[in-house]
Amino acid sequence: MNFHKYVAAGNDFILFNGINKDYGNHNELALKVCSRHFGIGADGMMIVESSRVADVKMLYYNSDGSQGEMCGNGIRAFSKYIYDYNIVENKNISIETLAGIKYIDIITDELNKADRIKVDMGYPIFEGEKIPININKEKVIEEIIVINGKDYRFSALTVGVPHVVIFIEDIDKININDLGKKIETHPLFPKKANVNFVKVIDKDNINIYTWERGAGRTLGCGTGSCASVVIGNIIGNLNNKVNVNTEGGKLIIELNKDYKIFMIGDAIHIAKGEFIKR
Ligand SMILES: N[C@@H](CCC[C@H](N)C(=O)O)C(=O)O
Repeated sequence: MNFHKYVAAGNDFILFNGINKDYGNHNELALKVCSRHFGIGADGMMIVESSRVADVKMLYYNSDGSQGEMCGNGIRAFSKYIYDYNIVENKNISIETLAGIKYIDIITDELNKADRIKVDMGYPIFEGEKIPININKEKVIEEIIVINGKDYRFSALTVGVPHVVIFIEDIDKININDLGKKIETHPLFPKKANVNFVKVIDKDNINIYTWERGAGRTLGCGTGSCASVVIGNIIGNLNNKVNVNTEGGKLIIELNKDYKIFMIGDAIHIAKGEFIKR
């Protein structure tokens, strides 16, 4: 099984070309290839399939084998892969995901011979029942969740996948793994949630620490960066164009007036090879 491995803002992914090829049970395959000790090792796996409504279809799986509707860092890696390997031949690409069709521009920087990938992420969804969260409100902004007897102020939304955003002053004062896991699996979230701990540097710059649904602690999250900038802008912490420092790389997130989101970042090809299925 020939694979390619890409990294995008700290998230690493295994990619397979599933056009005219059957990869069997995708959930089991993701669990195997993403294993850090018994597989190739990655945060997620993606399969390229053909689409009737877009140039191609992206299927995304977390390292625990669960399927995610969308992945922000993943879609940049996916776009770079299908462009690098001529699966699509133009720089403007449409990709079908389980969270709708996304539109991508590959922007080549002639000077540095590098590509940046701009993704039209569409609109965030705020309604409680669509996130989903068991709070019946039009917007879930600055609510309180109690973990280990302590109150945390959080906001929730979906950017294709469900996200919780918590602004924090001092990252060293919280246990990201413990809090992340407890919030991800909290009964408030029937489909679980990704968790973003955000430190505001100033209105144009933030640092994000990530806990992902289905993957645990990772070095970054594209949809999480989008979610954090949207919430930061709504509550007045952030401007509408923000430099996001994840632990694994940098992204630019830009919002237009009605909160349509654009994400710009890179994706790097780091390996290719053959996975031996057992
Ligand atoms: N790392 C991703 C999000 C991947 C999906 C997520 N873990 C989920 O299942 O909700 C990103 O960059 O957006």
